[in-house]
Amino acid sequence: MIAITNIQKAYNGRTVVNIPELVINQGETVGLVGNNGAGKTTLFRMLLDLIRPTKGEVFSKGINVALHEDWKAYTGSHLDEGFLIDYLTPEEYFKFIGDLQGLSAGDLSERLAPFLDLFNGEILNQKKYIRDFSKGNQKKIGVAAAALSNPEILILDEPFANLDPSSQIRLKNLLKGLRYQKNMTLLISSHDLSHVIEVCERIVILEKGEIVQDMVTNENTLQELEAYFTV
Ligand SMILES: Nc1ncnc2c1ncn2[C@@H]1O[C@H](COP(=O)(O)OP(=O)(O)OP(=O)(O)O)[C@@H](O)[C@H]1O
Repeated sequence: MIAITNIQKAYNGRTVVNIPELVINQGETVGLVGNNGAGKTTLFRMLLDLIRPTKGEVFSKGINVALHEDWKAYTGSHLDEGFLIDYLTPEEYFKFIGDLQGLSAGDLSERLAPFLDLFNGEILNQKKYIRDFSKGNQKKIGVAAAALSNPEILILDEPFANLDPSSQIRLKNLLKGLRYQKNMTLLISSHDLSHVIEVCERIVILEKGEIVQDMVTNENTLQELEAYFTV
């Protein structure tokens, strides 16, 4: 589904991402973990052609993401609040995204229904612009918008950050639903080791821009990760 070959990103001569090869297969759920500055967001930005690699290429279903646009139709993403249109209300924003995808009002309500628990009565009908929502609620709006089109691949940067514990659990269950019911390919970064291993069947550890471990999740993974990150 996604293949990275010899990708490198450098800023001012300092290499911040250096990945010789990474292949993510269709339907796989991959958790990207790593300390602050490890290069997770930079990698996601390159996957989404928001920044260009200094060297190397990213392919989505064999399409070079820097040369074509087709992959955008089946790729959903939310990296940060910059993805939102903050002078719209959430309803206006969801309608805008729905219109782009050719969704009717009925389709839109149906697609939003699984998110209502996560929204916790604080997102819809608030008569408030997105910019006036809390960081956590902005995150919920962004994640829902990214998933609205039922994309084949969903890329989320730290989806659990800024969410209260109940919301984290609801989001975790929602992402598991996308994995099992829709067979969505999921790529999420997280500092929350226990949530990420519950959602993802594969964990990739990034350290100083390099993949240092790529493991299949099992009952020992949390312990292994905790041991890895204990310094
Ligand atoms: N535009 C930029 N100019 C210079 N350096 C940058 C730029 N963007 C990212 N970097 C650097 O690249 C490195 C990787 O940053 P990145 O944001 O990808 O890490 P991360 O793993 O997402 O970190 P975090 O967990 O803190 O969000 C950091 O050292 C960062 O300072």
